[in-house]
Amino acid sequence: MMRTRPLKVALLGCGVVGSEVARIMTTHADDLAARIGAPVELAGVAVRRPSRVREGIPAELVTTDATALVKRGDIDVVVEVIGGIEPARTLITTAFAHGASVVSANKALLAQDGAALHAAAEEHGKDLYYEAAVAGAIPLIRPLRESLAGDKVNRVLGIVNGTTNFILDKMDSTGAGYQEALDEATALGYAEADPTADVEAFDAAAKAAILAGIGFHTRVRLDDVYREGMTEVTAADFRSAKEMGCTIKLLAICERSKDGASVTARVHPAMIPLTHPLASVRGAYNAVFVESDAAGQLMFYGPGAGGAPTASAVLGDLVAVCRNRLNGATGPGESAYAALPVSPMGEVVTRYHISLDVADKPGVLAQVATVFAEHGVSIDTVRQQGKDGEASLVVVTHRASDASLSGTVEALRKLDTVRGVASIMRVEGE
Ligand SMILES: NC(=O)C1=CN([C@@H]2O[C@H](COP(=O)(O)OP(=O)(O)OC[C@H]3O[C@@H](n4cnc5c(N)ncnc54)[C@H](O)[C@@H]3O)[C@@H](O)[C@H]2O)C=CC1
Ligand SMILES: N[C@@H](CC=O)C(=O)O
Ligand code: NA
Repeated sequence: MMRTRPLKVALLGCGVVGSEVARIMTTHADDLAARIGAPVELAGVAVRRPSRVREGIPAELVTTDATALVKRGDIDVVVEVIGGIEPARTLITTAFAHGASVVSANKALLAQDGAALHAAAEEHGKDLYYEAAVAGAIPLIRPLRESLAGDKVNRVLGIVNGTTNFILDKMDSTGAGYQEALDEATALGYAEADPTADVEAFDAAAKAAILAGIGFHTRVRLDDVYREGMTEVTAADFRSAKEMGCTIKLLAICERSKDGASVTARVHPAMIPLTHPLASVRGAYNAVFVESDAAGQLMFYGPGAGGAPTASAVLGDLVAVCRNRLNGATGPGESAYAALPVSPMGEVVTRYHISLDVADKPGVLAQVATVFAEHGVSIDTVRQQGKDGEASLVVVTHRASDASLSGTVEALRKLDTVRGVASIMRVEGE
């Protein structure tokens, strides 16, 4: 039976995502009410620039005082789509203290302070949902937290940042320049307010922390995630990748160790074979593989960024939280009981593609090969191209630890015959 008293929603932030949340709440109001069992009312919208015209949002709902809005006491659900650490963090904890549950898309905040936010939600008996925080529209948090709660997740690997996938795709398929592609991604509403978060992979690292935390029932914070951005990926890297039958993607990889006693989480550009399903993920789409004991390999694919896709995930959470509210219940909170240690990057084992500028003279190849052997890094293939006394040497290794590879590169740099290390890229997905 439909309850007549509406559930009241406070929207914090009305930018790319917030404006789409408001639009869907208005246009789908009847369906949402039917699915929840009570009408949902937009009770207030906190913004920074009140003079901006916001189609479909009555002016009397707009306020610049987000704190007063979350303190009202009659708000059932606060939807936080402001982004950043503060004031979002204080607004969320204030909302819990004043009786509201929270839906957020804020991966930066969750990766930094997720534990404290979950604790605050639990203390006040409220929900904290954040499906939109990882991989936009793709249902991933809920499947990991609920559908796979009976299985053992061993690996989560995928593309979790739409902006950088858009840029890399453009660079690869059209030869577009980095800045041109980034400007387009920003105009399309994919990039973070400060796109450094995207291109330097802070955003992907935050998402990796959240996925590892939920997947491995272990607290993983942003600082635990090894991070390399994609600003140094060049057209030459794409050419090298093509020669190997690969392309380049920014990947997030979270793994349980073989003995199950620890986990690792990392984000970095990597070469992947063109035959791998991740190679054909285009534009701002994301795709994530989850590997678990019983289920085997699952793939989640869809739009990873943009106003409407992200709002879809926010609305899904809003419906779930409203249903919980009507039932006097809460959904699952944080599960960090396994408390596994997060191992350093040095322990990660993978393959590497290394491009060296060397002197083109007899014995160089043998010298280089000796350095690899001395560090226990086995070479799979070597390709040499010489020109005017200089040469480029491309080495692809078998699987080796990151620590061994770093030691190898350090020693290579000290060789007189090695003029420079042009690029080092991990090779994944084989
Ligand atoms: N745009 C996207 O594709 C996705 C965004 N997200 C996350 O959603 C959140 C929002 O992102 P966007 O909508 O893209 O950003 P945005 O920058 O377009 O919107 C944020 C809005 O919040 C407003 N704001 C800032 N401080 C405020 C305050 N103190 N009170 C009221 N309003 C304030 C800003 O003026 C802006 O309009 C972020 O956490 C972002 O990481 C998550 C998934 C995808
Ligand atoms: N800036 C992010 C937005 C979604 O999380 C991205 O590009 O993926
Ligand atoms: Na999602």
